[in-house]
Amino acid sequence: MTAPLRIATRKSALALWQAEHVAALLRQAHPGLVVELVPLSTRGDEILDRSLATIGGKGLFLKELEVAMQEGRADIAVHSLKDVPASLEPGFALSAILPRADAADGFISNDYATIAELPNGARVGTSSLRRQAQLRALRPDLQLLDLRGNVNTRLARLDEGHYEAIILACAGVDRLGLGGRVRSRLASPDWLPAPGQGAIAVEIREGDTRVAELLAAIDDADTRLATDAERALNEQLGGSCAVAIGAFCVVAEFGLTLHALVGDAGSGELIVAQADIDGDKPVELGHEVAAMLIQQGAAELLKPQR
Ligand SMILES: NCc1[nH]cc(CCC(=O)O)c1CC(=O)O
Repeated sequence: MTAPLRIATRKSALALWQAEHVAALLRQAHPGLVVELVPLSTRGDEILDRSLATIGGKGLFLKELEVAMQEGRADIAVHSLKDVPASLEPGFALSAILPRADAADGFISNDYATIAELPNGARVGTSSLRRQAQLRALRPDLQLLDLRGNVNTRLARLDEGHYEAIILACAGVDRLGLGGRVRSRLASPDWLPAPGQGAIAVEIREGDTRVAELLAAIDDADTRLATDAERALNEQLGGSCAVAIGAFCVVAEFGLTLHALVGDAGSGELIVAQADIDGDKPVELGHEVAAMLIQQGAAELLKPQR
């Protein structure tokens, strides 16, 4: 009889779903293992009045979960990979990356089926600079308005009539059983998600070999390759919530294809690049595509505004 494995998680419906999902996969992989959730509140959940882009502060959603692991109140933490900063705090490591759900952003509206259908000057809710830049590029006429909070809060704000449409990650909406609300899935490479979007990551204390061995059973090699490429690109470009970076990597028989963009939320300017690489060299690919973007002038758009 081994000690129970305790999972630190945020308390939003999506975070709890993801932590339960990891718990179920671990119980299935290791019959007899006792897995428990430790739900915690994070700063990222408490600050709802300002956009994350203006607060800055990497790892806003991670800190309290890491403290719980440090103090021995939890053994692992479950995150949406796209909320995990490029470099973790010392003493922590990403152990498992789970198979990816739909990585795309979704267009959600009660009245319109596509971005193209929106009337002139329509109000679209999203605080993501990446989403704003891509919307501006397609439709300079739209009014882009702030929208924060968890998935259910954002859908409720749409339903209250504050916007004609909102953009959310399909993965989150799908996991909550609300996939029917997505009117169009914004497919790559025409529209790019955030690096790591749609993947769930499990963080551990560095060097915790008992826990790392348990997690090896639920790691997905292809998702890890794709997200390693996206995260290497993001890190090379100094990515954060304060700049608009999109990336999506396709894993195929021959190797990897990475699509990426750097945008400007104000003007809708987009700089795009893509490249392929043989075999499993995701970090090299991420660095190559980052260099192509810089070559085309991306550095100018990557200076944080204000
Ligand atoms: N920014 C918050 C966040 N972090 C992860 C997801 C969705 C789940 C995922 O991408 O894996 C969301 C909501 C959203 O962007 O719509």
